[in-house]
Amino acid sequence: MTEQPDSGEAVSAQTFLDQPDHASGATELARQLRRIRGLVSGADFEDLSAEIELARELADRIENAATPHPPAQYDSWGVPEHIASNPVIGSRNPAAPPLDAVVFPDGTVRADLTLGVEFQGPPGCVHGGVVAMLFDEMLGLANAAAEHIGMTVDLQVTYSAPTPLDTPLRFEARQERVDGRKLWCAGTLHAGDTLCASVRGMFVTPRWMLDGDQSKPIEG
Ligand SMILES: CCCCCCCC/C=C\CCCCCCCC(=O)SCCNC(=O)CCNC(=O)[C@H](O)C(C)(C)COP(=O)(O)OP(=O)(O)OC[C@H]1O[C@@H](n2cnc3c(N)ncnc32)[C@H](O)[C@@H]1OP(=O)(O)O
Repeated sequence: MTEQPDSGEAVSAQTFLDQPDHASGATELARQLRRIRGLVSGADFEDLSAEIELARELADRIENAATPHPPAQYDSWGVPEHIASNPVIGSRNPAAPPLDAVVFPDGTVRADLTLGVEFQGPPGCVHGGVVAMLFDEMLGLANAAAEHIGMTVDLQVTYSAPTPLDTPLRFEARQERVDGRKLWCAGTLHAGDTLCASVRGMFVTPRWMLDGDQSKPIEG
């Protein structure tokens, strides 16, 4: 349970898109690979030749053990296997931060996270493209929370202050307006009290999705 700021009273938040660890251990493997990701991109080493051998052997072993599956089809959008590979929230994607979101009863989606050096753009700061990517996902989640989902057609990010690395960040997003298949959302990114960036996005529900169950992702 999380308290929503600015509301003046405690409001309970639900975990959004809960992703239980995969029975195979793939989720834990992704966590360990994220540790390596940060270390390799943000540290100096004397000699890594032994570790390279180890990593090559690990990659070979995983390749031999893997049964690759093709990318998801549109009709499986939002199922756990699809979400697992997502580059922003995918619990089994080592490239994902990952972003864990909660949703409040008013439909606000929030994610608290800290981004390390592997997400660096300007010195000491988060890359602006990474901020845009996280915003896109947050707005998509806000649409899912509102049970009107769509694909991004327009995303406008305003960067107001540098977004610091290694600092707790808070993303918030909500769906603001719906007009037929057109959806509008907005979001903010804060580091403490500093507004680092804000976003406005427009989404369109594809025609083929109109008769589908748009609440499915919430159960995901
Ligand atoms: C799909 C649901 C997803 C949700 C799943 C939730 C699961 C939860 C799990 C995990 C969270 C996921 C979170 C995802 C977040 C990531 C999102 C992305 O990265 S999306 C990839 C990037 N975006 C594209 O690739 C779109 C490419 N565009 C298209 O494919 C088409 O444009 C499409 C299907 C979106 C719309 O095409 P048409 O043919 O159905 O519709 P037309 O008639 O062209 O437009 C409808 C109305 O929208 C306006 N419109 C379209 N584009 C516009 C634009 N750029 N600006 C302003 N208006 C636009 C048009 O003028 C029209 O308006 P008038 O009805 O005439 O009033």
